[in-house]
Amino acid sequence: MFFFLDSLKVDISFLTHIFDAIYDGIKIVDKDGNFTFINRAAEKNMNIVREEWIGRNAAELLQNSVLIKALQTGRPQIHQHSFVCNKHFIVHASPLKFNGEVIGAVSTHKDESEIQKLKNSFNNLNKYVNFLENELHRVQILPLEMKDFVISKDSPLMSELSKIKRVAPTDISVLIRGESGVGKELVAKNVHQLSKRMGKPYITINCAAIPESLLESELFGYEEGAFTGARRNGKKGKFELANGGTIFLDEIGDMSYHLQAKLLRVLQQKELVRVGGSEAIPLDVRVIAATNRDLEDMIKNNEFREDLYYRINGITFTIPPLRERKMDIDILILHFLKEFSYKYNKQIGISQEAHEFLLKNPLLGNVRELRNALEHGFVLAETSEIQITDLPQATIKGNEEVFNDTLQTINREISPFPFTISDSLDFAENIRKLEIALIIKALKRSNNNRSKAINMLGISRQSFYERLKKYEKEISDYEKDTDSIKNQKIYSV
Ligand SMILES: Nc1ncnc2c1ncn2[C@@H]1O[C@H](COP(=O)(O)OP(=O)(O)OP(=O)(O)O)[C@@H](O)[C@H]1O
Repeated sequence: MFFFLDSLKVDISFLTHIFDAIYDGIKIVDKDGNFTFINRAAEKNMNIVREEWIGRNAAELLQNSVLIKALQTGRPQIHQHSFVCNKHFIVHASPLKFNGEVIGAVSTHKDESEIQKLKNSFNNLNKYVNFLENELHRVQILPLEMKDFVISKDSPLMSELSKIKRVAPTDISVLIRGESGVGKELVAKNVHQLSKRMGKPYITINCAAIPESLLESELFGYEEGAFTGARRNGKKGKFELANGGTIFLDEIGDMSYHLQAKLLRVLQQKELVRVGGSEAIPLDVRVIAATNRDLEDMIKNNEFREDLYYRINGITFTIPPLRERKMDIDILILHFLKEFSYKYNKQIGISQEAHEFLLKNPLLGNVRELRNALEHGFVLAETSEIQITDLPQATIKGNEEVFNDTLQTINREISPFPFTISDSLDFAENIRKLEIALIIKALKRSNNNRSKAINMLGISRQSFYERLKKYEKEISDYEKDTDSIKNQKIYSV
């Protein structure tokens, strides 16, 4: 077989044995290009009978044979692509030289799908590394009080949330109820993080975002060939990925009745069978579900299974919408401004107008909308404060009346000393009025912080204090008149 090795007195059957044990395909041709050896892996992955190929010429059997190229050029052929028996391979071939003479060539090849698999797992690993790097960065830069904490000073919500500490360490199922964006997922994450499953997987799936036909395989996984387009070797579902940890089933009220039955079976039996499979996979997963639907009503209308309802509803957390806990808006604004100051590495506050508008706005998207609006404003702000006009159109749209009202009220409040060009063309008098109006406005915007006011005005400390002294009476009259304004909070971090 290894005709050219005979002279080297190598134990050929031993070598054959070794080459057959190698996972990559190996082929050897003699100097004329006739096959002298094909290992078992090559026979298997090319789907040929090797005895039928031995002695035949590679150029006849293979189109653009990489082995022949190595023979003809006398040079190694690396990372070549070849298509044999309907399969793609990556081939490396090298000429075999003895005493300076090419006496044959050897090639190794890999099924390209193997490489694709490696690439996929490498990509997945990379994604995981990126995720860990981001998390690490986040954890390093954020002060302790900002990490996934549910911020609230609303008493009913606080007493609801105080249950988390008691509920988390148990394995009881949790149902979180509330409108979109109120913080249901945040609560779920807190339950997981305070449980003994912390450090184990925490997997989320939004049952409303995935088409019904895909949800089952997303949840429970599938085996190879389960349906057209199924991946080779199948795929793990979210439940398998969550094994040992927690699964968060968001929008569970949107799951079809048919799938609810399957979910119930999995939860009760604590095992699952992948779609298209037969093997039962044992499960140890804590379930946290969330919905903004009226499940009791759905049960009455036969849209939600009562048995599943009781299975997922071990403990319920109900989170009220933001419009019913207005006092949380202030503390959330502070919290998010602080978060963004870390994220964007700048310090920005919020103007009274923008603050008032957010307080009056119904914020139907709840905390998510408030956060998005503030981030939008934070990024766009050109001054040291988010102005009402920096808020996103989506938040203003539908609330134009509140928007205009706020502007008018604030303008009235902010300008009890309005600067209007008087009929008189007295230059000095008009400049005096303008200076007073600007100083008042800066003091107000900076919440009476003089250093900030000086920065806003862009004048020297000395000229600020000179003017403060000069207009002392007008400014103190203004301050007396606007007690209510002085008491209003303007946040900055
Ligand atoms: N009390 C809170 N304190 C701090 N951040 C909060 C609070 N509530 C919500 N958030 C933030 O608001 C955003 C929306 O919250 P979350 O995704 O938890 O809402 P949800 O109720 O699960 O929404 P949906 O039903 O649409 O999935 C997130 O960025 C979250 O961190």
